[in-house]
Amino acid sequence: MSLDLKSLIRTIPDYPKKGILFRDITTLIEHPEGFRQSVEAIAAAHRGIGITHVAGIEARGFIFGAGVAIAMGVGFIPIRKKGKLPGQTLGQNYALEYGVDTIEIHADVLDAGDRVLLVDDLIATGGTALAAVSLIRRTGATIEHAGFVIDLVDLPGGQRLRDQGIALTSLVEFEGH
Ligand SMILES: O=P(O)(O)OC[C@H]1O[C@H](OP(=O)(O)OP(=O)(O)O)[C@H](O)[C@@H]1O
Ligand SMILES: Nc1ncnc2[nH]cnc12
Repeated sequence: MSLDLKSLIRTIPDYPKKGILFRDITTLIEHPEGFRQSVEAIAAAHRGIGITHVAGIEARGFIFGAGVAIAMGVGFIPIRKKGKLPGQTLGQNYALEYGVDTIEIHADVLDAGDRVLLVDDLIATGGTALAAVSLIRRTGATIEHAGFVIDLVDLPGGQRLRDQGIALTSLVEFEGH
């Protein structure tokens, strides 16, 4: 039976800053069937379209992205915060809903001909996902699809991704920031 995934996500007001409604997925992943259904729903939406790799964004994107990669039978590529990957990297700065950061990908991990699905827990301003799309494209691979558990629909991330030619799948929508 299909669960109400939204009801498994906890909202914590004023974290990490006053005015932010933090959508906490720890309560979703603690629920075995909620976690399984989240991963399977993202995988199911992307079967049969030639995806060769799933890329997940540190840290919460690793939780869902690794599961989606296993469910789809493809490899997993970590996109990590600056300074964590041991090989030669490509890097991209980006603005968060609450801060600034840099993400990196291994420079030699993908080739032209690879078709990547980007997975993260949540899209808000889209800064993180757009930086990840830019990194993936700089490797020479193709990215046309992204899957999120949560879309904060009052923020512009979803539209910014679509403007980049990315088809977006999200499982739960929240209004408000
Ligand atoms: O659409 P945006 O405005 O860019 O925000 C979404 C990003 O913010 C959160 O990650 P965060 O950087 O807080 O890191 P974490 O996963 O390590 O907690 C979330 O997991 C997304 O990656
Ligand atoms: N409101 C929010 N809740 C949880 N994670 C986030 N990442 C960016 N905005 C967020």
